Amino acid sequence: MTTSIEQAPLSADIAIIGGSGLYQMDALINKRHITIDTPFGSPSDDIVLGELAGVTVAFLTRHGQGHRLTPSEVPYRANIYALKTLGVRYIVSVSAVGSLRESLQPLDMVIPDQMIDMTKQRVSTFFGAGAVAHISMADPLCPALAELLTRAYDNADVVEGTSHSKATYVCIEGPQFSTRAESQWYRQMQADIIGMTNMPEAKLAREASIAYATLALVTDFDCWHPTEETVSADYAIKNLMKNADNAQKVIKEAVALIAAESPNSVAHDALAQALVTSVDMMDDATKTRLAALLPKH
Ligand SMILES: CSC[C@H]1O[C@H](OP(=O)(O)O)[C@H](O)[C@@H]1O
Ligand SMILES: Nc1ncnc2[nH]cnc12
Repeated sequence: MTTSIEQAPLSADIAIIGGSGLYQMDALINKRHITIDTPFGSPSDDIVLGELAGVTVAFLTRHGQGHRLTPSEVPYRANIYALKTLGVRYIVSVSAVGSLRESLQPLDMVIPDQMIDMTKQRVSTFFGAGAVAHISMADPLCPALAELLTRAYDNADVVEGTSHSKATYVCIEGPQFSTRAESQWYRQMQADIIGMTNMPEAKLAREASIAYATLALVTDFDCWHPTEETVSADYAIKNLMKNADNAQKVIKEAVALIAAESPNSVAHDALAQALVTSVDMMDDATKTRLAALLPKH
């Protein structure tokens, strides 16, 4: 790992991954930009370390400054690995989503508890090349962190919309939005919200033993709805801009709660239960590549 500044320690327990519309956290103070290289390439952008609610947090913009990376181009493995090297144990992902339900309205926030992965062309594991792990994804979003996000929403002074929990996020490849037939099919699959980025992000976070939960900002009704406007990037972004301030209020409350409670997560010892290959049997290149992830002996 190389960093652009030589200050120590460069570490944070909590990270925020900002999606569409959240390219910086206005309330972060004492900021330091760090450039991290990983065995899986460079992250989407520099990671910004700063203080929020008196706590050091790492902020990473998922699509890079200026929103230059499509959902398929986001370097998910490098992003998660870079956060792991900083010591991150909790990730709050912030994402724009379409609603697949009448009850989930634009400007509402949703804290999902389930996911369906419909992506087609993304590398979704750190493993391979002589190292095998089969991680449990039964509960892909950390239940403890998701519950905490719900309380954070209640503590925050959110002026528009309401919050919803226990929803299913379907992740499509994109960058195109869905067809009407697909949108109806996802509804039949019991998906509630639709996005393009949270897989394989959630899988990789679990492989890295990091608790991961999502604050999903509803921007549109996708294209299934008989009367509401069909989604377009322009329409989604207009609603996102209205919601970005509210999202930052919730994040600030969440950071304070995580720091106060350090919730136990199913994710924190996930790899210990999932690694099939003994570390002694891995070759040196594989051990070096996975160094930040493997259990310390
Ligand atoms: C601009 S709307 C479509 C775009 O927004 C979502 O990204 P993110 O999860 O990073 O907020 C969606 O997945 C698409 O990438
Ligand atoms: N309708 C939609 N489909 C996929 N990703 C989205 N992000 C925001 N709205 C979306």
